[in-house]
Amino acid sequence: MNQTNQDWALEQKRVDEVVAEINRRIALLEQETLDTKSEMVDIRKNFWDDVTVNFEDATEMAETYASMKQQAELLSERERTHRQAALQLRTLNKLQLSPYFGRIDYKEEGEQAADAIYLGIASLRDGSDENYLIYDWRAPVSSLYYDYPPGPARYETPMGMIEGELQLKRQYMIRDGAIVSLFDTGVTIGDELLQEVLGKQSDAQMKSIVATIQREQNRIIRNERSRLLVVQGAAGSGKTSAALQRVAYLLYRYRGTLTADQVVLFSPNPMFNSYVATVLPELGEDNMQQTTFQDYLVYRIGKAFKLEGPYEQLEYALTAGDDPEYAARMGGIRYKASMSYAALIERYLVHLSTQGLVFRSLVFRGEPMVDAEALAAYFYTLDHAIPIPNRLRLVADWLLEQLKEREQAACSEAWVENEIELLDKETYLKAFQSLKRQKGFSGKSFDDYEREQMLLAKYVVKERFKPLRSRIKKLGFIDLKSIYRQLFAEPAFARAIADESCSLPQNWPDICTATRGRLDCGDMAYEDATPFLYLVERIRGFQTNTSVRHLIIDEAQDYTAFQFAFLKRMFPRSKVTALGDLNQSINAHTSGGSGGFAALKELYEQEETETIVLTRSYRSTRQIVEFTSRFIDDGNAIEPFNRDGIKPTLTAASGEAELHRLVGERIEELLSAGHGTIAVICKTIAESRIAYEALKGAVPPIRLLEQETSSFEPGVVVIPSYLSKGVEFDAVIVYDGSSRQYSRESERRLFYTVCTRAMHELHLYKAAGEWSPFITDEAKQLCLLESGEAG
Ligand SMILES: Nc1ncnc2c1ncn2[C@@H]1O[C@H](COP(=O)(O)OP(=O)(O)OP(=O)(O)O)[C@@H](O)[C@H]1O
Repeated sequence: MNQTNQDWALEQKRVDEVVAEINRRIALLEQETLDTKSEMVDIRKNFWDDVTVNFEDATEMAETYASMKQQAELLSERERTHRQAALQLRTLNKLQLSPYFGRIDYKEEGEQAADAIYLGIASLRDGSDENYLIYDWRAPVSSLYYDYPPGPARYETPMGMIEGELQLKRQYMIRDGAIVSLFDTGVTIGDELLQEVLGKQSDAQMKSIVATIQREQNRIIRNERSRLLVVQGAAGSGKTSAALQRVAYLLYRYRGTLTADQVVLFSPNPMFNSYVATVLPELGEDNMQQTTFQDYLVYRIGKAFKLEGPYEQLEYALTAGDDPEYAARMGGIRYKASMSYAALIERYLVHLSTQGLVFRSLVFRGEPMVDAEALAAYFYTLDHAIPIPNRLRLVADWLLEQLKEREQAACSEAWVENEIELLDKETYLKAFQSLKRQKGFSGKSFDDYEREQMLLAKYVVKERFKPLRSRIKKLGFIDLKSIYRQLFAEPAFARAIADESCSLPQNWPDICTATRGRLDCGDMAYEDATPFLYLVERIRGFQTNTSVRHLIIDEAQDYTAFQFAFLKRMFPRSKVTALGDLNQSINAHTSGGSGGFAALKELYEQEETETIVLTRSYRSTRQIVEFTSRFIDDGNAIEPFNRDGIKPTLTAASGEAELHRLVGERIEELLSAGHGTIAVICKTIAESRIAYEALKGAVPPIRLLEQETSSFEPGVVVIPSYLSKGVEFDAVIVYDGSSRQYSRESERRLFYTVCTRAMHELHLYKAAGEWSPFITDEAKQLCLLESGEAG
């Protein structure tokens, strides 16, 4: 037996022993779970038998309450145990199939011999509970595995730095308890294993990359110091993967103080949310909160306006070039994304502090109780040094006092008597019973009748004033829509209040007209939504969320400077991890070349910020990365992971009919080659619908993915470019790669984003015209030209 075989046999023996221990634990836990379950059933069944129920007097009631509480606590304690056992069982069942994926032999300075440390998705101790059979990949010592080749190596623990020597670094692939492959490796974690993982067909769910985390990705995962961590990474460099591993790491590292609901992931769309939703559970962790920025906006202001979403805005930017208002709108989109606009709003707030807040009259039964002018007058009599939200609270208190007086007066008004007549029986009864509890009430005397009427009147008045009271408490007497609109009422107004930090754009008058037009129709453009909400919050008092500790912002290149500033203010105690790729900026506000992470970084001190750049691309084959990196300026910096595949193809059809035939045939070929996820990517939703209609008869199971699509499933799909952001497919078909669709500079990044979604195969088509100018002659050399000419 040679060395490797001998090692293999020894390693398999160890795997068998560990699996045996895991099985023993599983059996124990299963028994325990059964016992707890039957105890829970018993407690539920006998709940009332074990509770001494006696309501005779206060002491008895207190005892009854205490005994109920005790039973309930017992039950919830059992439920907790049961839940924890179920989680543990889930992890053990995973470990049983593949107990670990790596090993390091590490000799700590001052120790005689090296320790063998085995890494898996969770820790496991031996029967004596003294030795670790498996170390969790997130344990401090495990970082050695990701960070060092054999040789001197150090790692940080909460107690300080440990120095030593890494003597062996070994990788395993263990399936169903059997070692399938085993190799010793250097600094990068096994190209072999990565080849194997990356060469697989994708499915509808993102996978955890725990066994093959790369050194630079580990820096992202284990970063604890920065308040702001910015990750600029090439397409497919593992930004999202690293972010999710990072959450799992943080939940482990801060177990006991950090819970999954204190971490929020902002995703680009609901479909992406579903795509990444299984990674944490796969690692044995609860999922974090997942949302989209748009969902948040809808939640906050969706009731007041017809709110435009980012994709509708983008569709406009991509398709409405002929609209006479296009230039004004695009100028507005860019300006309203900027910190200059945030500065203008600050100036506006200064102005509002002394004049200009618009109020709404409070109306009761069709008549003004306090009119808007009186409200404004009262507000501005209050000390101007008091912040606006505090002054509004004072106005609310003042109004509530007035309401009280008005209520008292109303009790003897005629309409109240009429409404008493209309009260239902139950209300009468309630009033009667409440009076009966009062001294000297018999319900028979004339006086009693008066008291009853009075009580009912109070009841009626209170009910009728309820909505008004609640409106006052919610500060519903300020007219926020009009306040925002006022900023655009006259172009000269903003000029008058602006200072040098606000730099108004040249076409400000046009922006004003367009914004007013929309607002007057009850529409809120996407570019106005965050600024409007910011203004609202500043006026009413910021509703911050202090419980969230980590914000993960994926596809961060598509956020505006304004949105970042808003998020920072919203989540003041949260650390931020922002991941993005400037080459994939596709939102309308970045079309002028602005954007980037500079604005985000300006919000934080330099010493609390770290930036990590990822240049290695894992998703696509070398051939695809080499081709796509020609589209962008700094493409040379992207380093493909060396995985071979076929060259991208360029197919020029002679017209629409041939295009659809050829695309249909390609899909059939890809399906028979075993590709499970195939996307026909179009530029816009309109183009996607055309493609879908044309293909749905020819290609049997094909789906059209639209904005509302909330789950990502395998199969053949037609999808608009911007929705494909962040996800990946085994094969991508670009429906129209001609200059008709992708030629403006602003479309370069969109084209790049689309093409970089492909893992194994990329096929570009056109039915007419020239190829997109982004496919340079040099890039064409890297393709297979199909169906005759391709130029
Ligand atoms: N260390 C790794 N080991 C195994 N697979 C990896 C690793 N890093 C990345 N990948 C794989 O590469 C692909 C791309 O990763 P991911 O989607 O996280 O990249 P991204 O940088 O967010 O991409 P994009 O910006 O293009 O959306 C995924 O299939 C992921 O599983």
